Amino acid sequence: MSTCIYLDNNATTQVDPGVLEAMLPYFSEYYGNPSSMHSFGGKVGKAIKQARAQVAGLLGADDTEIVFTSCGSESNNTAIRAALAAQPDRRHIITTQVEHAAVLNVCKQLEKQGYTVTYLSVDAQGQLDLMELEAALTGNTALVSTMYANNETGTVFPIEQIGGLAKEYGAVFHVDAVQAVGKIPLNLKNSTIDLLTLSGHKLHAPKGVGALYVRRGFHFRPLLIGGHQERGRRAGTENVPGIIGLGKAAELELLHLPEATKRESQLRDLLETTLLEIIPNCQVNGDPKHRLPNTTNIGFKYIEGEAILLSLDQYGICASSGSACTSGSLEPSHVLRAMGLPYVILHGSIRFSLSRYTTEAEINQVLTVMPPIIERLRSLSPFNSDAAEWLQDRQTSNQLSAIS
Ligand SMILES: Cc1ncc(COP(=O)(O)O)c(C=O)c1O
Ligand code: FES
Repeated sequence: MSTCIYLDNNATTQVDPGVLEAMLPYFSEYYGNPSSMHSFGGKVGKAIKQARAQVAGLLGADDTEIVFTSCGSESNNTAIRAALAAQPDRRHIITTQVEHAAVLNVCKQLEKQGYTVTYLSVDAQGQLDLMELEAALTGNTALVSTMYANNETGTVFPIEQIGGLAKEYGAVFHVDAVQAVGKIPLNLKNSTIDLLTLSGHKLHAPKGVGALYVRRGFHFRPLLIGGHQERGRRAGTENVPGIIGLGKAAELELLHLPEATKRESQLRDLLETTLLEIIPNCQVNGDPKHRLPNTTNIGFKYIEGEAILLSLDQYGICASSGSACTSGSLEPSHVLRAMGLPYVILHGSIRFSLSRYTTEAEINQVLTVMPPIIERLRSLSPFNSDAAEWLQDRQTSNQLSAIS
């Protein structure tokens, strides 16, 4: 179906045809308002109820614990504000240096409003140090907010251990699971998680719909205030087709999860191990033991990630830069920087992220075109020696110390 080899599924995913089919009638014949008293609207309300059950099913949660939102970013904003409102006397937040902007930038704003924020560091594999977390926790900590899995490297955090520590100090535990839902089996029944974010477009539902899991009994305060939709937890007439699509996508993820995870990790490993074998001077960025099954982030020394992406694009292959230039800035990725990777790796890193639609033929095509691309770019690069690498590392550390 796709006209390109799409290996950028952590950025967004193709809408599953079954999801689209489920949504279509809610754009046309079933246009009623789910809050209306008449049965025409009631029918739509019932469909939303079913979608809520489908999303709850994927998370091992109760239907009443699911609040539909417009995206992962809204869920993150809502969760953080709700956690702070639940414990107004506490003024400290703990998060990590490698979060998505929808957590980091909220925290930065909260710092301006008088909160203290600890940004936990990560090691060279992008992994947290639980001792650092424990040392940061105090009776003043209102919230611990960490991602489940990193969008750039796929590194998976030890969520229940983090949550266990947060609970010891009475802090609310929020997890941005946008990259984990549908890729890792979840069961929130006996979890330490109070609030969990997910986003539709990362799991073969459309863009513009997300959800927030709110643990039963959590003293929740809404971000959007107005009508009584979502049982007063998120005002605004529902994005009905989006919600129906998210429900169907959740049902399909649950169905496909065991087999898709196995297939994707096999294809990912084929891609990764072969690239490492046939191309000199490259390395995997991330935690090889605790990683999403669909993601590999590889640093190719001495060249720019963007140059690789542009070359791949000419072959109709979509990947993305692990060097954050996606944002349009020329700053290297904050995630890879937090991992302390050297300049030559930081700048030459790219991410391949697979989905259940990825085929072996597509991976083989990538394996065919990558070696000549890398060879050509390296032959043009002024930094293709260890001496240049040493110089670059020195320059970067000077620049970084000048900034901090
Ligand atoms: C880890 C993580 N959190 C949050 C988001 C934001 O989700 P949305 O695009 O639905 O706002 C993303 C999307 O890139 C993500 O990868
Ligand atoms: S790869 Fe973006 S600045 Fe180097």
